[in-house]
Amino acid sequence: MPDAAIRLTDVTVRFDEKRLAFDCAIPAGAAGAVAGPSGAGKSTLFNVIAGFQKPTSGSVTLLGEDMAGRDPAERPVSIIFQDNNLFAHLTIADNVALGIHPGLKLDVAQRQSVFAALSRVGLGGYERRLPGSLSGGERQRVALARALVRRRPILLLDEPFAALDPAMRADMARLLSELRAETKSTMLFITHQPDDIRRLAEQVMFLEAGVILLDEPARDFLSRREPPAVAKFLGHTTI
Ligand SMILES: Nc1ncnc2c1ncn2[C@@H]1O[C@H](COP(=O)(O)OP(=O)(O)OP(=O)(O)O)[C@@H](O)[C@H]1O
Repeated sequence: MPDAAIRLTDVTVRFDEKRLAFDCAIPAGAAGAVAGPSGAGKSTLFNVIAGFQKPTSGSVTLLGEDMAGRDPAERPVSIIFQDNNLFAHLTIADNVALGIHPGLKLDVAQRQSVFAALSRVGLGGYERRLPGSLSGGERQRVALARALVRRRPILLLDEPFAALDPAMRADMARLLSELRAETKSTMLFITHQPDDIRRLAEQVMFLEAGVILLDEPARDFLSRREPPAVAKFLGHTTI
């Protein structure tokens, strides 16, 4: 059996009195949703995978390699944060180029890949604009273009749909689904909306109080009536 793209084994993270514990295996090429109430540990899970949060114990294996001691830049991961981390004073093209070189020293082929990535996310012609002149959905797509030029096999998206209206959410889900098929990447995204899971996820990890309560196929998850936190998430109860 091929190894999982993402494997967390006996991972714990301790914050003062709080203890989070993660065990999971995400198959290569999968699209997984990460859901759960506020404070459940979703962002911490991403930070552990990406290398921004060092586990207190346990191991993180990505594409079969142990990530102990590896900085975020050395991991096969791109992460798109909720606020998309664009630099207001840099053009859209330069914001994307940062994904290739932090000093913006790009050769011709790399410049072309920036233009191609912007075109792929529907932002051809936006290269010289500044982030402040774009809508929330457009800024998200710039962040996606920056992830594309990095060509990392694992893509983590922290609430990629949060700032989008319903039509834009559907468009973004379609784009992510196409990009996953094209790049064969493994994708995890955090969401608070069952509709995003219906559109994009094959697998769902549901977190509660610092642990992965459920890890199962999206179809099984979406038909659940319990436990209560999941029923609430799916809109089956009002508690
Ligand atoms: N650096 C930190 N120091 C102390 N506690 C932290 C730190 N980072 C996270 N926590 C705590 O760990 C728990 C999980 O936080 P996390 O941000 O991972 O949750 P989340 O599920 O992403 O929440 P939300 O949906 O609100 O973004 C929370 O109780 C949070 O207060």
